[in-house]
Amino acid sequence: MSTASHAPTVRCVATAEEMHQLGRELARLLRAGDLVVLSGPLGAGKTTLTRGIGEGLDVRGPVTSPTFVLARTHPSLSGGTPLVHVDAYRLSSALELDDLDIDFARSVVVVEWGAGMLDGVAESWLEVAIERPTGADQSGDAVSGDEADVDQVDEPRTVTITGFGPRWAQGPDVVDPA
Ligand SMILES: Nc1ncnc2c1ncn2[C@@H]1O[C@H](COP(=O)(O)OP(=O)(O)OP(=O)(O)O)[C@@H](O)[C@H]1O
Ligand SMILES: [Mg+2]
Repeated sequence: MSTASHAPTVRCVATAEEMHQLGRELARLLRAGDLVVLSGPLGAGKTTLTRGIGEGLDVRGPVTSPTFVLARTHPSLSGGTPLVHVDAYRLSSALELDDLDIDFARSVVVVEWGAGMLDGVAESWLEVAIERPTGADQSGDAVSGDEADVDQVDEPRTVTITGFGPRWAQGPDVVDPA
């Protein structure tokens, strides 16, 4: 299997709304057969991004965390491609992902927590890694008591999008909206 990666696209996303918008942009690159793998810690913004993808694909919502469902199919509202939203948090192997009987060829499949679980499942995929920068907190004294009260949940995320396999040979270029 070819797992060649191409130059990643890196984005800084400061708000949940921008994450949502990035999902909408990403959707414009996606078509049936595409697989998107989201990685990032709890609360990173994976579902927020997926919600944007769902909106961009014009599928029936709401796109919510599928934690208790493993995989949820959102049909298109306009005769287009359905979105299959998978939460692989409780899956431990590609074999279990295979067990979900997902129609990969006819859907756009977005997998939260799917990193490292795709061997043999797909030839190409887009990996979206969401990180919450933590460096600022380490400066200790530089953060005053007041600043420390700022809600860390809203801190910017770094989003790195990398294409793997022949489908993304040109790279995952996400164009800024005009
Ligand atoms: N820049 C940002 N990007 C994404 N979400 C953000 C951002 N800033 C704040 N949030 C908020 O973070 C919270 C967690 O988002 P979300 O549920 O999308 O994360 P998640 O990665 O899917 O979490 P889980 O690991 O539980 O599946 C939401 O309330 C969201 O609004
Ligand atoms: Mg989630």
